Amino acid sequence: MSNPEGIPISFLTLALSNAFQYAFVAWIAYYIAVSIYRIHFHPLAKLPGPKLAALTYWYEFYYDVYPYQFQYGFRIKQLHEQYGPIVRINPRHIHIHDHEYFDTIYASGANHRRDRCSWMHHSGSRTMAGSMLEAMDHDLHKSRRSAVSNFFSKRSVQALEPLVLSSVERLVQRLKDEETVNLNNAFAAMTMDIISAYCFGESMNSLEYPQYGKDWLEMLHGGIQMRPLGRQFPWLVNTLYDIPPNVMARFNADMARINTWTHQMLPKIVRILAGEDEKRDVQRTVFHEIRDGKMSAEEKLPMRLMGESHVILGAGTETTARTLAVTTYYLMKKHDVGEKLRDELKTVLSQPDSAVSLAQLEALPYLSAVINEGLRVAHGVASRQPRIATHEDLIYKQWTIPRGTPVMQSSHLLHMDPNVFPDPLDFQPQRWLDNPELKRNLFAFGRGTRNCLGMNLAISELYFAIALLWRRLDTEIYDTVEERDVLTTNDCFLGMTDLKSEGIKARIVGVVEK
Ligand code: HEM
Repeated sequence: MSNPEGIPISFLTLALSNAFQYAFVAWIAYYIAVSIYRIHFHPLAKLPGPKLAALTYWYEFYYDVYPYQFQYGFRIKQLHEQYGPIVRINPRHIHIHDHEYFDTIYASGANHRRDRCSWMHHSGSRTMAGSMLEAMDHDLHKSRRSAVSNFFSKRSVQALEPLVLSSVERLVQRLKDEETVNLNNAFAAMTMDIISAYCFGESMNSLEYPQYGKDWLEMLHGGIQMRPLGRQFPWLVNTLYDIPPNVMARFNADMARINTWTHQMLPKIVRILAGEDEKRDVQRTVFHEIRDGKMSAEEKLPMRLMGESHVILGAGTETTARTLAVTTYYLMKKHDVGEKLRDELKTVLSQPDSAVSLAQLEALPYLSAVINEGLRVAHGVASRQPRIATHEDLIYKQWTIPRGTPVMQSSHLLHMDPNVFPDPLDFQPQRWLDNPELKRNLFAFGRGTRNCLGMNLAISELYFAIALLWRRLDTEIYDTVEERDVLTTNDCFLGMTDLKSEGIKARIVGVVEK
């Protein structure tokens, strides 16, 4: 038999099968060459670590994606126990576990340019690419961040006190009528309402939803759990982000919600950029700030700003909510800590509903210690945070790490290090008072030029919410298992509990009368 050109089919089949065989052999030869290079000749070849991790990214895949999920952070801890404070954790990445070396990796200043790592962030999705978090390049990040940093400065956040206070008040008011509450959902509603009102001039009003911020949390958790997969298959995850919500809804409800959210935001941003909202007496938002700033026209495109809004709303909701829920859990669990805090709060809140300012609360030593300890054990961002020193080699002990290498530490490892925080699983605010130097080792908000943009806002929310809730309500732990609902057992960039956990719950025992 032959095809229309007269070439016998058997000859074509043979030629094709030969081509596949050659391609397969070439592919194997390529991987053998790459493997030999990675193990023996790569600039990182002499650094300690398992050979398999140096050889292939599938090692990381094995712990983070399949058959395990979100476990590589914990495996890295074991690797440090085996290999020491510096480990090559994949063909390109160096992980260091040494609290003395933080300031070098995360250094700031003109001589210390630091890029982010595109592999870690699987950068490139159309909808996310515009954010400062996705700006891998040092200069690009700097320009994106400085366009909005005033908006999140200490002074701007001070002006925001009435907004934070009214949201906390609304939450406490609603809790007075509840028998039990899911604290993660309740605090997520509060943080989402604050950040959305601040950034868009319009609150999401989640504090009025029957299940508070449950939907937001499910959506954010769904999105964040894609990250390890996105590292291995960026094209897959980035394509998913860009699929229209009605199509996505057939496959994955959380991803569909993320995409819906994206599509709802865009028109709001377009209106602000076009100056259409000026006709109304609107509150100035982060987008007004960018619109009126000095950035290039390209940096002011609506799609870019939408990426920025994704990151700000996402980052501004879950981390603070989890920190608040975990801190409240330990206040309920450790009665001596809870009592001591309430006694101190009475010094500025003589009556449960007395007025108080952030400055007054920040001056309370025990409350500050409770908040530091909450930040330490909640692991808002748990994961490794790579930085690439582009213009200098980094020297760690006898090792030279060539410029261009992603180097990182993980807050989870540091915050659970018994040499730095003895008995690390125990919630002990007193440790911050006994040793004020400890503050240097609090890495919850990161360090350097790319540290948390929303730190001042988060701190304001933490102080007001803990103080008012604890001064006004009596609560007790309800239907919560510490190992399942509180402890960080999954590293999805955000620290996460058992994936089956519904969250931390409390029973509202009563209202504090005086
Ligand atoms: C307890 C609460 C919070 C914690 C523990 C936390 C933690 C962090 C950490 C560790 C980073 C650095 C990530 C990295 O190095 O790759 C970060 C970045 C960021 N955070 Fe937060 N955050 C919190 C609350 C907030 C809030 C309320 C906002 C609201 C605006 C926010 C917005 C951001 C943004 C926009 C970035 C990216 C900064 C940049 O790329 O320059 N965060 N956060």
